[in-house]
Amino acid sequence: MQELAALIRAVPDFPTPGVLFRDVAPLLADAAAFARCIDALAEPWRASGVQAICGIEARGFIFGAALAQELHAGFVPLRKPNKLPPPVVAVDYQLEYGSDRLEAQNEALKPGERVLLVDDVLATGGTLAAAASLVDRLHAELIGASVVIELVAARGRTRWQGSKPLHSLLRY
Ligand SMILES: O=P(O)(O)OC[C@H]1O[C@H](OP(=O)(O)OP(=O)(O)O)[C@H](O)[C@@H]1O
Ligand SMILES: Nc1ncnc2[nH]cnc12
Repeated sequence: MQELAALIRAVPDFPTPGVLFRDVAPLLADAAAFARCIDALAEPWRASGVQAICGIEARGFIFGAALAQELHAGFVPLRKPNKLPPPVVAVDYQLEYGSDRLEAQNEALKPGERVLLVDDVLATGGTLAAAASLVDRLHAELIGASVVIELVAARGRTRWQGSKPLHSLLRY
């Protein structure tokens, strides 16, 4: 895991002053490291019977799609507003400043389908909580979530449903 951590670049004051941005681009560009990362993300879920991976726009698409291939599951994109053709379900959520919205297509998940959420970063947890409510709204079965990076100080884990596993590979 230390080799992966060495490939996450910390960028001060991006995208706004005071934010220490964790940039996964160097990790993605390294073929061996990216493969190790997907293998590590897959590990806890190999016997889970996961049927669909929901990846969150935009960086969650990269990890989520690769993980879906590794786990022989389908991939379902959860997108920012007005990107998906209707009909869609939408959930509004709070960011540190202002709010945002996530959408899924109505037919994207089947009722009872076993779903894993994937994103690159867990910060305040608002995004992952919104994604979990979309899965709920579509009557699919949420089995848990995996993120590459957990920013512990932002306390996103406190907003996560305690009964479902939430795995993170790297914690800062
Ligand atoms: O836990 P939270 O406080 O909700 O923050 C985590 C979210 O923030 C980032 O997304 P961003 O909105 O920057 O989108 P991007 O992937 O399109 O850059 C990151 O990729 C997570 O989705
Ligand atoms: N500090 C951070 N770095 C990268 N992505 C983020 N998403 C929310 N906070 C972030």
